[in-house]
Amino acid sequence: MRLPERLDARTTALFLDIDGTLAHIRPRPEDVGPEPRRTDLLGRARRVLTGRLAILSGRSIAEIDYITGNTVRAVAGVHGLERRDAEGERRDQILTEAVRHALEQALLVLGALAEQKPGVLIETKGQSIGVHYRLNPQAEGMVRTITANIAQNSPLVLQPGDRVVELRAPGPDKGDALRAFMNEPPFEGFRPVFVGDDLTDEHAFRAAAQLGGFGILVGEARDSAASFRLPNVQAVLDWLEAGVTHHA
Ligand SMILES: O=P(O)(O)OC[C@H]1O[C@H](O[C@H]2O[C@H](CO)[C@@H](O)[C@H](O)[C@H]2O)[C@H](O)[C@@H](O)[C@@H]1O
Repeated sequence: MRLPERLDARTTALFLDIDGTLAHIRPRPEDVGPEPRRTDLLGRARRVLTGRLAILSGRSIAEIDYITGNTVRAVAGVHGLERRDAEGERRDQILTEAVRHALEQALLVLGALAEQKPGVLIETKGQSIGVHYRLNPQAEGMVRTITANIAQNSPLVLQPGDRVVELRAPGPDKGDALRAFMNEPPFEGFRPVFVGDDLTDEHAFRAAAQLGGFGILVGEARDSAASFRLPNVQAVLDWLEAGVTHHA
């Protein structure tokens, strides 16, 4: 099946991932910032879809707002652990004392690892800690062993990603976040379409399909719950331009 060239804006609720979907992958997380074309496209898509646009990202909501130039009100951050609904109300997962303590302890161990392994970067996101090894691929084995060990001995959950392993609080994933939005105005009753690239995006591909919509995988073909595929970020931006915002 070919990806529809144009989405029917009258029936669609659109959900978008950021890194690897709306933003090119960069060496470090902080290398990604606002870009005029993306900001403009998101603003136009939000208007065409009369507010039925949400971001589902592994980044924190603060980072999402920065990268998207504050164009989207409905956002889920940290893979679903943070959420702001279309009214602007925060609906974050509440951290238990045990999880908070485990995150603090994990940060000590992972900080020491980063000092020992140049190029290993620690990203703290409140409910999750990312251990990035893109700049030091040889450290992957050690990063995986240490994070798996922490997860085995704590309430934290492993979340592997693109050259990163995260230790996150247990709780909602991107699929749960998509379902939560779909139970609220202005998304309720519309057809969810989710565009994403990473392993964590599979939860949302499945949720979109279960709710009568579909997913679009960005990148190389792989075993995925998405029904369609776009090759890269450029193709996503072009598709948004031609297929979503053409009325704006
Ligand atoms: O769900 P997403 O919006 O796709 O976010 C997933 C993770 O993206 C970021 O890390 C990835 O992108 C970085 C910048 O291109 C890259 O340096 C890193 O190697 C990638 O893993 C972000 O830093 C994470 O917090 C997100 O979970």
